[in-house]
Amino acid sequence: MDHLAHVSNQPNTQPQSQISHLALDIGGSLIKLVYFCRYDDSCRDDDELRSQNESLGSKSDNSRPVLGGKLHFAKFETSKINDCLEFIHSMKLHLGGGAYKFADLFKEKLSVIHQEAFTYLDGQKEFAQIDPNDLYPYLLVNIGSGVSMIKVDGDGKFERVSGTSLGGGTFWGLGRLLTKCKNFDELLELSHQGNNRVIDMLVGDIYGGTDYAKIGLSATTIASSFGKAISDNKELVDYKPEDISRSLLRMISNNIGQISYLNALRFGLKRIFFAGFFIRGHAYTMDTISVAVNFWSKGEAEAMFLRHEGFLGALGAFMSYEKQCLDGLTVNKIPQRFPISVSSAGNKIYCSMNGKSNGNGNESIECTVYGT
Ligand SMILES: Nc1ncnc2c1ncn2[C@@H]1O[C@H](COP(=O)(O)OP(=O)(O)OP(=O)(O)O)[C@@H](O)[C@H]1O
Ligand SMILES: CC(C)(CO)[C@@H](O)C(=O)NCCC(=O)O
Repeated sequence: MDHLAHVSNQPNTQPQSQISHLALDIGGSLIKLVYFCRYDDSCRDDDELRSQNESLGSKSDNSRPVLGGKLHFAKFETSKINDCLEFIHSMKLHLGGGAYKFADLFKEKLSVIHQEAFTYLDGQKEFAQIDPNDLYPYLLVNIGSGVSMIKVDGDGKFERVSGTSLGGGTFWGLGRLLTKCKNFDELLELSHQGNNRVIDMLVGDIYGGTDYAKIGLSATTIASSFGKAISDNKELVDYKPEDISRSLLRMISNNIGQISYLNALRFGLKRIFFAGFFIRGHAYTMDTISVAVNFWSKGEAEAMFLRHEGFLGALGAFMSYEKQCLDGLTVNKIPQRFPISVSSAGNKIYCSMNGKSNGNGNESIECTVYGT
């Protein structure tokens, strides 16, 4: 998460696109893009939307304008920044209008996204219903190329308290060199089939296959990541790429889980949110981090993951547009013809889990906004 930028769409004389809001987060590995794309016919009164709102208990009013559209999430490798610029150009994201009109809405109303945070234990994803009054303080661990740990005490009240250079870039960089994988997802996929015990030195390897009960370590605990590679008379080619990938993923995830826990302990924080594109919703990564946090904290602290893990920086930039007009906008639910739903309760946006994703980390969320 490095360079955050808002691209505010100025009114212009060229043909207007329906893209009204765009934010970029240019990181060490990836560029993340969040943009809101209005439907062509979005500025209208829509009976279908209204009746659905009524069925949800929202007030309807025939005079209110409707802004319907999609919130899109896209990413590009930072080394391919030209592809990103080409995309922005081809989609006419740099044109368009309406940014000011709805700026406030995005800033104020997108602050709570329903079904965003979840725990992951024993292969089970469980969405958390977090009471906004009981959200702070927490530790946010952003696992990008490197790792930043941020203590968040309130809305806009935060401090970077720690970090480590052993992050997603380390996993991808070392993995690329050691396995010859050509892309990150391939490396992650490989780890599924791997066995880290081939390369990692376990407590049992040191203590004749038994637990080291005296100091509370089981035989299967990793004593030394990659430790077996020193004692074997083996070369790199003698190891399977999948085992290397598995050990590497375990090493990085464990280390981050442990440092995160130590920082949570340092400030008495019970909740740790993990974000950043390293996670990629990957079961083994989340499991390793959760187990590490649970193990070190003896069950006291909880690891939580975020559905839009890699887009936090871009979303933050998206929501920090300058305060403009239209203070009284409220957000309403989306028609059922759309695959994803966003509904209102109070004045926050709530999104369901059924995001339209291309499996590539890119996704879109449909939403509809009523002016008041
Ligand atoms: N398609 C991909 N290409 C490259 N890396 C990927 C990909 N998907 C996931 N990753 C992982 O995500 C990491 C980058 O995550 P993210 O985009 O959150 O951080 P960043 O903003 O680039 O980094 P930083 O904040 O440290 O500058 C990579 O180092 C890699 O581990
Ligand atoms: C340098 C940043 C903040 C860039 O987002 C990130 O990659 C990071 O937190 N790296 C770890 C630096 C450290 O604390 O050792």
